[in-house]
Amino acid sequence: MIVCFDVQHESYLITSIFPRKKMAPNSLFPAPSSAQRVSGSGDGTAGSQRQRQKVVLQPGHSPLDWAHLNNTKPKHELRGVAPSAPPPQYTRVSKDELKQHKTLTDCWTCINGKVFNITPYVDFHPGGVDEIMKCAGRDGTALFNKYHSWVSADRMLENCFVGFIKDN
Ligand code: HEM
Repeated sequence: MIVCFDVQHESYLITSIFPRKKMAPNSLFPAPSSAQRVSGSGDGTAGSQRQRQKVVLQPGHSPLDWAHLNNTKPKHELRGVAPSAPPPQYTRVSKDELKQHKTLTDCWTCINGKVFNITPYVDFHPGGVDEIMKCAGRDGTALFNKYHSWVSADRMLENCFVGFIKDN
């Protein structure tokens, strides 16, 4: 590396003495083995990792639309409870009650001990309706973590929090 002081502009110029690596004209970018590729190989076949299952969401159902809905819709409506219902931290949900809510129009799931009303969210789910409905009316923690342990259900569904699951 060469460092020169440019008197005219009163700044330092940093020049690399290493020649820039030129890419062959027909080389692929990102490289076939790069993590920037959706599949692990460049030939369209599945790599060693599971291929991502992207679904086409209906117009108005992007993650930004979900954020907007959360900022505008009354919270009790997202929870699916009466405005006078006790706050979620005081509500306990039995496993039998959880099982009652397993349809597209009335759907609850439990993630890490917290029960969420996912009815308003299912159409916004980037992994698709069929996938998220696999956790309808039951504990979805294992499935949730299998597909995206990096996603925060607490944040995504914070206004849909119904209450804590009862131990028995
Ligand atoms: C119940 C609450 C759930 C929430 C809040 C949720 C949220 C999300 C979010 C935010 C993404 C996008 C992740 C990303 O692009 O990085 C996603 C993708 C996905 N979800 Fe879920 N999800 C839930 C449940 C489930 C369940 C139960 C399944 C499977 C049975 C599932 C399967 C998937 C799949 C396959 C994808 C696509 C993954 C990919 O892009 O590689 N999700 N979900």
